[in-house]
Amino acid sequence: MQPAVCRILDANLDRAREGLRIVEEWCRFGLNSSQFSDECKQLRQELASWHTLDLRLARDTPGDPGTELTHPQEEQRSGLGTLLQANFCRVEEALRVVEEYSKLYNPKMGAAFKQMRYRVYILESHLLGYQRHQRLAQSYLYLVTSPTEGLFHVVEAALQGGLSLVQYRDKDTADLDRLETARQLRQLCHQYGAIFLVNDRIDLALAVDADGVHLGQQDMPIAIARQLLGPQKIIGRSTTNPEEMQRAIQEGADYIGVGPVYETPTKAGKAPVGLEYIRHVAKNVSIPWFAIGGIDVNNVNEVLNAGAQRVAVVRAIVRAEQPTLVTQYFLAQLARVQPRTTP
Ligand SMILES: Cc1ncc(COP(=O)(O)OP(=O)(O)O)c(N)n1
Ligand SMILES: Cc1ncsc1CCOP(=O)(O)O
Ligand SMILES: [Mg+2]
Repeated sequence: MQPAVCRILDANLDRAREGLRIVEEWCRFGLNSSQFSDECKQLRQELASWHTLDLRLARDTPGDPGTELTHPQEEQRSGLGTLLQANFCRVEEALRVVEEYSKLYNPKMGAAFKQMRYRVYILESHLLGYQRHQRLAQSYLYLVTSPTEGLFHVVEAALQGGLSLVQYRDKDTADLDRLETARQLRQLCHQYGAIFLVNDRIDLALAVDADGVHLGQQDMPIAIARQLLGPQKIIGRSTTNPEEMQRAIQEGADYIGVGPVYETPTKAGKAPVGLEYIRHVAKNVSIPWFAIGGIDVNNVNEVLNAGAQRVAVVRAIVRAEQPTLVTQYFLAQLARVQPRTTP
């Protein structure tokens, strides 16, 4: 085999192993997941079994012009999601390189690396989906946006206050503008490690690779949304009564919206469901659910006293003079009613 091919295989086997190790550390220490970390470890071990002495001996680090080259994006990562994605990308690229070059002298190695590459794709998809659902389970305050001047400023201020869940809701703007706004909001939310969902529009959610969608009773059925989005994305459903609540859960919603609790100009003409329905949901629902509609800093405790542990708001944050402070206030009130986890 040509020495250059050995060097290519050696370098890319190392690259794939390093990337997997970075992912594995997060699975182990960040997610405490033995299932994900075992899969990383098995992949690393399989890589090692192909990294034979003849390949290692071909290494010529001083003669490698690539050791000095780094991209500015490698120097800084905007968040954990970006870091993980960059490393998955690195592993997948490296496996593809090994797959191609190894075909020159060992077809079995090419086939084995193709298998490994698919295993890494599956791991990536499951891991990112798992992280997303974990983040949802840890989110107690939900900002639903409305078109406003300085939208990005408001959303960023709320993210700085600790917000971890955002829905982009805009009924009237032209699609081209919505697409651009959704792209930028997704980027902003992910920079802060927050989940980004799109109201109503599965196509828009797919176009910007959002974390999922929120669908009302008149929107697309959950089964179709699930087919289009896959199992790893989040699908939320609005409910106004126990029947809708039960159906949404049966259909596989990841969370439900519960409201409007109070009358609200944001959804003018929609009858409020009141606190009775909140009490019913509190007794009967175990998936995440968010009370929504007319909730602000003055009445949030009434909603929490009725049994809500999570709330979604539009005006209370979008119209706030100090969105960071309002977000912090909501989160502090919500923290009071979270079940204590024993250390
Ligand atoms: C969290 C949450 N709950 C309920 C809704 C309302 O959705 P929908 O009934 O489809 O009404 P529109 O928002 O589309 O006007 C929501 N958006 N978010
Ligand atoms: C989208 C939506 N769905 C039920 S109530 C509501 C609007 C809530 O807006 P606000 O928090 O401004 O009352
Ligand atoms: Mg809707």
